Amino acid sequence: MAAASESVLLRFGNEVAKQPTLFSGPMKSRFLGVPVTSGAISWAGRKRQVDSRLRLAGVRAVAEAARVQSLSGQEPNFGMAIDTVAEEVLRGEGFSGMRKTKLVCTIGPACCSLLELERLAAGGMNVARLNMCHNSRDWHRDVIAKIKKLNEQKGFSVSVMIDTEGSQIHVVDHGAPSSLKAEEGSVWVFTSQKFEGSRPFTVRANFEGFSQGIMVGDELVIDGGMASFVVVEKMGDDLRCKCTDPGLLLPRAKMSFWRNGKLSYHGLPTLSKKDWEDIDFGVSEGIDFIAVSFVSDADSIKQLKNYLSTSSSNRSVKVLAKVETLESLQNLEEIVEASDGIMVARGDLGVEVPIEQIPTVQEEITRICRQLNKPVIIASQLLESMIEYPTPTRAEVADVTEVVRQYADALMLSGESAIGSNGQKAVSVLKMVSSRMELWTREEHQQASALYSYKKLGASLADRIAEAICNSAVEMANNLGVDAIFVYTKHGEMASLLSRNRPNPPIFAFTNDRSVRMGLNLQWGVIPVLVDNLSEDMEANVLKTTQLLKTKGMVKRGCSVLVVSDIFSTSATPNAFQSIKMITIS
Ligand SMILES: Nc1ncnc2c1ncn2[C@@H]1O[C@H](COP(=O)(O)OP(=O)(O)OP(=O)(O)O)[C@@H](O)[C@H]1O
Ligand SMILES: CC(=O)C(=O)O
Repeated sequence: MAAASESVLLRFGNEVAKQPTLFSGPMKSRFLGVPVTSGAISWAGRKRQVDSRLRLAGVRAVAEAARVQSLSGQEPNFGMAIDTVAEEVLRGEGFSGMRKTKLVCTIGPACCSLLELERLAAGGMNVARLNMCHNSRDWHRDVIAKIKKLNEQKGFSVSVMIDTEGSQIHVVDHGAPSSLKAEEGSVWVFTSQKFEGSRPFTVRANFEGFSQGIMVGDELVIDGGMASFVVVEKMGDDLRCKCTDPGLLLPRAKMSFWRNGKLSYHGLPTLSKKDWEDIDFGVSEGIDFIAVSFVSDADSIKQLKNYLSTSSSNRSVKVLAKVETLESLQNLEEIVEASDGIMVARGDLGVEVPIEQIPTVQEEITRICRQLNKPVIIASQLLESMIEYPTPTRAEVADVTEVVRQYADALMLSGESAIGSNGQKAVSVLKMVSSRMELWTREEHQQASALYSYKKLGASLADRIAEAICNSAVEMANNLGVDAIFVYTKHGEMASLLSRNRPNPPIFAFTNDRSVRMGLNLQWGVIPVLVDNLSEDMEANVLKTTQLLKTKGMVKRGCSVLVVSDIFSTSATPNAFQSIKMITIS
């Protein structure tokens, strides 16, 4: 078959079967009936198109709302399911229009109706986060059902994440419906006792043993520095504290105790009884991710993964560790290794880590996650002002830009989508800002830095063959200026390894496993595509998928595609075939 002249087939076992390579001579053939010609399209050729797209972009929630309407009533896909938003972008703008950075939105009262959820999905939400701290299980069940309905009926591919409440000492009542000022020198009682109504200068904590081990002279810090107190007296389990640094007490404000500049640990388990019940609930509702709060070491993650893997229906749920404590920073590498991904929970992290250190800590976590090939979400206060205002501050835009420059996999909205009045606009801003930065890094220094970074990344993972193939594939894809990378993958591993190299072109990951598809939704630059069946015959897979994409108007003449596969042959030879192939669609 002529197409073989365009492939590098790599067989790992006793021998390496060398085929005529990609670079040997003119390429013009038919690939199992699909006309295939040679010739890569340069990146620069698409610049004008993308530029005009970005010029047209903006804060346009109204336009998104109109798009929701037009997406309604679309015919279901047969044979292949690709997210309806990705499909639209492909038809309209081609491969270069695909956004790489993923978007996570926290769902709350402001966006829990079917229409609001549909607008967020149409706007580009890849993962919906449900924080189990808030609201009832019935409320969460209803939201999950709505998201699943939208996926099924409107062709979206939005994954669902639950976020455990975890064990943390916080305020449950401070005697006011909203914030209350603590003046310097004022004396307050902190208690866990329940009482009717509210008492002046009395704050109720959520946890009975909150004062265990606390001594007179210890410092009580509210919300990482919003206000500070010194413990002046212990009265049974209650603490009498004097305000040393005036500030605001907010509902659910976090409380941390310090002695001689060191944090006192409360010793509560990472996963409480309620968390385990929420996990069982989430799994039974078919969620895709569990984000575990207040992880201190790898043990709780291992315990949860073990629990999920021993229960037959739960194998596919991915476990993310939230990095939000000093302890988690001390055990960072083992936590990243043990988990399926990380959330940098900057809100709570800022309670234990001085805020001026958060930017460097964030960059380091992002680097380690990429090194160890785990997706990383950057969360909290990305566009905080948009909870109230329709436009972001310049500083917020700079923060989001920096996250994208650091190549984090995903950006997360919290209150902006959950309780804010501008949730869709906030999604549009994230989309616009990330598209701009992605374009800039590609244009200005991607070639050099990608080459540099993949060499730095190299040889650090367990499957060094797959890692080497993906590193090389991305180098080829960037050097040849291909329009897309197609990867055929049963478990998502190769898609993830390709993503780790942050290639210029988007990665289309074809899989026949629904949970792999939903799990890849967090991975930078990966567009997961569910196909009916992946055969061991790679040429048949390529033919089937490219034909379907062509029929649906999603690929155009002249598109050059680098094809990578990790489909293992079970017959004839025990050796695995992993391949890189170049095709051009005509
Ligand atoms: N399901 C919900 N129901 C009601 N309010 C919610 C819900 N989810 C979020 N919120 C509101 O949105 C705000 C932001 O939510 P988010 O979960 O991101 O932050 P959080 O409450 O500080 O918790 P965490 O520290 O775990 O992130 C919350 O303070 C809460 O007021
Ligand atoms: C997201 C979260 O839990 C935090 O930032 O604390």
